Formats: sequence, structure tokens, C-alpha cells
Amino acid sequence: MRKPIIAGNWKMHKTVAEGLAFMDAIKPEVSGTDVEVLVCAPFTLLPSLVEAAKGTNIKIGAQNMHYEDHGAFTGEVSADMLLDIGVTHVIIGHSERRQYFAETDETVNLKTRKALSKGLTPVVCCGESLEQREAGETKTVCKTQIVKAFENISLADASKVVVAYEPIWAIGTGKTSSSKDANDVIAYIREVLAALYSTEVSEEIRIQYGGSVKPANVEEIMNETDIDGALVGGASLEADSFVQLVNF
Ligand SMILES: O=C(CO)COP(=O)(O)O
Repeated sequence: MRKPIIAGNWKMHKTVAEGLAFMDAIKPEVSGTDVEVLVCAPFTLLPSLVEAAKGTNIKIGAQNMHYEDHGAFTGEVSADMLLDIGVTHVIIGHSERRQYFAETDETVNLKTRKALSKGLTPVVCCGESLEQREAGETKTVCKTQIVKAFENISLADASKVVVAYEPIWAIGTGKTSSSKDANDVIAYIREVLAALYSTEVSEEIRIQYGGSVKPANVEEIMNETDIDGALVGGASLEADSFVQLVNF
């Protein structure tokens, strides 16, 4: 059985004080859940959030990292630096990084491999644009992104990756993919993974849906057979709403 994973992606939001207030508010409300709870925050908040999450079931993730260990990469953060402060997860290849920061399928692969080699759990994002969806290219786009992201990743490591299917047109727009459509694409991504590895491995890999997930639609989404979690932007920013998502 795949353990469901509900993750917040705060994007470029919150000060340390706001992040700590959020942690205080959610801790007692999510402590009893069987769901894996993950909060992915801006770099500046990570040490404080890791400290606040000690002794709880809440995991803390970054939203990006570099694929090199160190060097002249102004503004970047390495896997070792994340591990150094106790971060366990890292989002890789979010569509906003692809769109605004020149992330490519190749850098997604390099980062995913580096994260795995260091023992960080990568949350690897894929998903099509509205134009690609309307052209009937959803599955081809996801296949290309997934095949490249998993290139040179061993069978043993593959099952440690979390995949997030986030159709770009559904991010921050209030437009959610219907849960059936999202499940259909996610089941297809699982087929792609089965062809790359084995059915067994593909059945172990957790695949989240992301794109305008909120308390009102989370249960329907999570009831789908192939959807193992949600990667949530806007609705993860308020403690009340995040708690409802976790306790779907
Ligand atoms: O990009 C997302 C999570 O990574 C989704 O954002 P929204 O939940 O705000 O649509």
C-alpha cells in the first residue's frame, strides 16, 4: 500500500514568524494522521521549520536545489546544505522553475539523481500546458518529462521518488483537472514507470496531483485509485485549510 502524501508548496510566501505560527497551529491537528505530511518552504524558513517540526510527524522540504555539490553558482543551494539543516525532501522541476528559471528535463534529471545519491527524497514535477492539452499532447509531454527525469536512476532508487503531476493550466487558476482526468494521466504515468522499471516498482512509486487542490475537492481527488497525494500551493498557506487537506 502506498502511503498518501499531502504536501504544501508555499512558493515565495511567508516570513519565519509566519511559518512558525503555522507550525504551532497545525502540529496538534495533524499528529494523529496516517498521511505523510510535508511542508515545502522558501530557503530562509527551512532551519526554523525543521527545528519546529522536531518530534512531530511533519517533514520539511525545499522547493529547489542545485545538482552540483559546491562551486561558483551564485544564489544556489546544494543537497548537502539542505541535509545539513535537516531537510528531507526537495521539489524538483516545478513548472514555475521550468517557466521562469530555465529548468529543463536535463537539469531535473541531474537534480533528481543528486538528491537520491545524498538521501533526499525528490518530489519530481511534470505536467502539460493548456496549449499542449488542447493539442492532445498531455500524455506525450508527461512521458517525455518522466522518462528523462528517471534516466540513469536505478531500480532500487526509483521507488524512493515522489512524482507530482501538475497540469500547468490548473495551477493557481482555480481550474482543477477533473479527478477522473487526473487519475487517468497518473495511471498513464504509472504505465510509463512500469515500462522503465517493472510493474512492482511502478506500484510503489507515489504520484501526487497538484493544481487548485483545496479542502472542497481533496477527498474526491484522494479517492481516485492512482492518486497518492496532493501538492498544494494556495490552499496550503492557511493552517486551517492545510489541516483540512491532511485530514481529508
Ligand atoms: O503549483 C502548485 C503546487 O506545487 C499548485 O498550486 P495551487 O494549489 O495554488 O494551484
